[in-house]
Amino acid sequence: MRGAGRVPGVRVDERRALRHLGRSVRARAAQAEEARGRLIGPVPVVVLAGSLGAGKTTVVNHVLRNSADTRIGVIVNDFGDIDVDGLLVAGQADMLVSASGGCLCCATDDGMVADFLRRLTAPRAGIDAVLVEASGVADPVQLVQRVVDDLGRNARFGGLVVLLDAEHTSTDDLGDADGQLLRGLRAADLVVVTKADRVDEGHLARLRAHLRAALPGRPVTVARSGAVDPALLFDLRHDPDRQLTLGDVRAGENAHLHTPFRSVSWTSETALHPRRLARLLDDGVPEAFRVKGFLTIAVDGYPTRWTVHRVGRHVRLTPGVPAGARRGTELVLIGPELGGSAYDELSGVVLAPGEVAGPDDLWGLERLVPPHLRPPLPVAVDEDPAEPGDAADDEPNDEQDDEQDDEERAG
Ligand SMILES: Nc1nc2c(ncn2[C@@H]2O[C@H](COP(=O)(O)OP(=O)(O)OP(=O)(O)O)[C@@H](O)[C@H]2O)c(=O)[nH]1
Repeated sequence: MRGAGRVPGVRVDERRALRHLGRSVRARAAQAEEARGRLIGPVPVVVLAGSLGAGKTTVVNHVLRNSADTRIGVIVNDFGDIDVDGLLVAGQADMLVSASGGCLCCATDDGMVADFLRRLTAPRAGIDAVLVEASGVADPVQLVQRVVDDLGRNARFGGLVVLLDAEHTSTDDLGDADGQLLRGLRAADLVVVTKADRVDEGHLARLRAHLRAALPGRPVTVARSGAVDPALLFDLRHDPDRQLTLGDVRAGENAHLHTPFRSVSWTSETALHPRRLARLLDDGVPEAFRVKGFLTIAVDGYPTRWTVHRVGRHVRLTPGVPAGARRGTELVLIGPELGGSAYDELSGVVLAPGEVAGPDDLWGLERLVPPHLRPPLPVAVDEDPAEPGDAADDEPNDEQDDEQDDEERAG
């Protein structure tokens, strides 16, 4: 059946030439792949961990934007049911896989991590490095164990980077030699002290001195607005004395950082009332250390879609949402003692049937937007002029002023 694959109209000598061409293209591709393997070796997989809101997504986005010639694959693990972090890095990564609704470090051996790594590090994907962004409640030691166990033949462990939130970490926190915080930091190949712009030089110097004493010789870098040099992540030096061994990793199997954390995911198709929303973001649900997601408000002449981040007391509201965010509002709240009452608080923010919010209702919300991103307020149509003195209710108190100052400093 020699003639079965004949292409009509193509002469025998031409067919031979085509076959030869096909063989040589395949051979050259195999050679290139082999050379690439020799030159680059297995793809480094860097794990990025840190407490809730420490700035992991901010660092990942910075690295993605500043690694022009490096193709980076990202595994994002968001603890809530809504994949907020995945959306925030989507479009920047060369390849993104995300797992939400649980923590990768406690994933039973269902092959999910192995599958993610296999896809990202397959030679045909052409990925140079993989970043694994842990959820904010992950135990870094356990996550590293999971990654190391599941690397596969195309990948190698590229180091553990642990972020330390300068703003929400005191020297006392670092003083507890047996505490979870130091245990995570001890496992780190690189410690990044984040949010340096939010603390004074004295606090930063004290934190660094404590880190030096607790982790002698450990590389520590300071980042403002997530500005970590990508070369630090992909070219980490591994001192054999400090490299995490499987023994270190297994020592922590029973302790888990995030057991006491809970997350609440909430969605609403109905727009939110801006004044009640501002109150909720300011001090509602105080047990939610971390709040993030995408919001919809409805005031004529004002942007409707917003992205929100709250870490501790700091709220940052920015206009717009990433492509792919669903309509309406989706929020994730994370905190140690979150209970069902959070849903009641959240439901109270939704516009009631027939209720309309106007420009005056934006007052409290506007404060939460960094000044350079504030859209102009729509002009109020004053149908029913208020009595003199009514405006006093809207005056910000001193604490609100302080928070506004903080936001302005954060830029
Ligand atoms: N001022 C300042 N803000 C920062 C810095 N890094 C992060 N942020 C802000 O802190 C908030 C949380 O940052 P993320 O990068 O989402 O933190 P995360 O660690 O990924 O958060 P989780 O995934 O919830 O644990 C956002 O509002 C960031 O803009 C920083 O260096 N300086």
